[in-house]
Amino acid sequence: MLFMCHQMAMKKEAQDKQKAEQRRKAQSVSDIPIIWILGGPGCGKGTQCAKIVEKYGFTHLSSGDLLRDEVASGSDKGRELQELMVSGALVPNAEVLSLLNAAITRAKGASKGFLIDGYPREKNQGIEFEAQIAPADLAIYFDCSEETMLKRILARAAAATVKRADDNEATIRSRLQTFKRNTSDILALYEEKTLTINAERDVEDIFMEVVEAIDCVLQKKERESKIC
Ligand SMILES: Nc1ncnc2c1ncn2[C@@H]1O[C@H](COP(=O)(O)OP(=O)(O)O)[C@@H](O)[C@H]1O
Repeated sequence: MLFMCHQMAMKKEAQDKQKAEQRRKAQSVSDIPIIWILGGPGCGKGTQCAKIVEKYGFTHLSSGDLLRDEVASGSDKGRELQELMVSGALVPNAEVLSLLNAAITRAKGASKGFLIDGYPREKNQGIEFEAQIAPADLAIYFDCSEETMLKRILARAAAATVKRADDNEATIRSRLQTFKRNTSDILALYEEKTLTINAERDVEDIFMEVVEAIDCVLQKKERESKIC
């Protein structure tokens, strides 16, 4: 008798697990907010992302961090990526998008929203993301002068205990060039859903604008879920 009860309990547990997994798979990524975080190196994206995660519990995915993890894994692909990253160039989108896609798929069942930090870095990245994953609800662009970005990033590099391979002046200048070359196209294509924020102000003042925009997205999502 005891054995049968135990078997039934095990079967129920397995069924519950299977149902939860089915629910997780059925949840579409577009049901939760997707926010792109745009801005050059040193514009303060990292600081604002940390504050957003703290307030909203969103999943923060930084394309740069995902790429650095791949490099740290020591794979052959990682070595190829490292070469491009050290030169300040962009790595092929197929690599970045597949890392992002895998991370989103892993997290989506339990996620309240996604902050996609450092992506898109060129127009086509945005187009491919929306075609393969889901439309972004909002893009926040942290606008900062090149001079300020360079100053901030050199100061950060000088203070860091663990040095990034691409935090030397030559690579930083090249990263800034890459950024400058591509950003106006992204901003033009996604003008309607982009909020541009002056990022050369106090962290809390910037965050107030960020919160206003995210609250708006959350309200819109809530309304859409009621209609569906
Ligand atoms: N979306 C992306 N597409 C292509 N390459 C990327 C992308 N995101 C990051 N990278 C690569 O990783 C490097 C570091 O990115 P990141 O950590 O975001 O630094 P930063 O914004 O400070 O330049 C970039 O210079 C680039 O080589």
